[in-house]
Amino acid sequence: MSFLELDSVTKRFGAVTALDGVDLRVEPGSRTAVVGPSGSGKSTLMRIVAGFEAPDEGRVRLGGALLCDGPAIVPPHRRPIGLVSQDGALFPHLDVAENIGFGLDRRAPDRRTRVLALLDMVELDRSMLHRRPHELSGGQQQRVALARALARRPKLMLLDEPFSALDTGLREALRRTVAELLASEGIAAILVTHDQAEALGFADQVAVMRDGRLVQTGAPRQLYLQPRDPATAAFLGDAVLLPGRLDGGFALCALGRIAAEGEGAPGAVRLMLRPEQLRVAPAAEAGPDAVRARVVAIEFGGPASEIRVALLEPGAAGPVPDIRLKVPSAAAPAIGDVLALRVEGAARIYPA
Ligand SMILES: Nc1ncnc2c1ncn2[C@@H]1O[C@H](COP(=O)(O)OP(=O)(O)OP(=O)(O)O)[C@@H](O)[C@H]1O
Repeated sequence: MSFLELDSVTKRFGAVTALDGVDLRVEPGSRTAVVGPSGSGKSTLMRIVAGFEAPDEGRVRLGGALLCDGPAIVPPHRRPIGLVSQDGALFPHLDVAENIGFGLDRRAPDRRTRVLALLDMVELDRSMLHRRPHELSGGQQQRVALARALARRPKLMLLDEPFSALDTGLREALRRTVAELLASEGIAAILVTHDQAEALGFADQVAVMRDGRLVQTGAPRQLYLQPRDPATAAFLGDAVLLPGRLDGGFALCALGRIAAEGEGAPGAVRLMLRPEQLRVAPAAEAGPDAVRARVVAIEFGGPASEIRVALLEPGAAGPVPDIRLKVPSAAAPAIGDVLALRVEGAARIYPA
């Protein structure tokens, strides 16, 4: 039995099926990231786990206790679940100490000690204790929201895009703090995010949603390298998709003969490579059989730049769109340069 179990959870809003038979397992103390296009059902899933919404069908169990059985549900305040949303949703008229202590018993003798401990846990300075939310930065507000959610010692933390309003550096710092805090307290978490890199970096399990269904669930590395279909591949990161032919464990395509992994009958297939599997070298240094491509565009991106190349000999499998790949900016080629391309590792294979 897993810590959190969703079985065949379905939720309809009129003609829209927001969740369609979702099964999900979350292990104790683990971190799950839920990703998917807008409208795929992520928020509905979180609202059902939190108890703000009742499913039409299906069951949710936490630590073996039934939270929902179809429309019959345990109310949110009776669930050992904390929630941090995108805007923190702090009480504007309460100061930091009162916001954090909101869920604690007013008469508890150790209330102040607990508030101070929570403030330390989220790495906020004690001088902030009597500030109101509008006197805090966005990052500080999210730390208070996190401390407030931790106050009631939840067993599961729901993080609904809690970092999305913050700028990149702050976002990464807070994400790391949250991950360490949850691990040290042994609290399981589910994070909803639109940032694929954040999902892959934060979680030990990533769940990809599309049209109300969970299309694939697994370890970040597994999902990134072995996505179940091209749409999932493209959703989780940059992907190079090419037509090809499968022949005895190898795929023949415009980039040559490449080791193949995945399902596909011999014959026409589609191949997926991650751009970092493509290595470039000046064409003059490559052998006569090298696959050559001309640089048609460059986008500077700090340490790495993205280049777009057009193959000079597209091959027999059909036309090939321009390929985008990243190179260190210090060694970036110029537009018009001809490069030799080499593939590292195996291509993922899908039916054509
Ligand atoms: N209260 C509601 N009433 C009617 N339809 C709803 C309601 N809540 C959600 N929906 C619909 O259910 C579907 C799933 O919505 P949901 O908010 O769960 O998606 P999401 O993946 O969280 O999207 P986003 O990434 O844009 O936040 C959408 O088609 C949405 O319009």
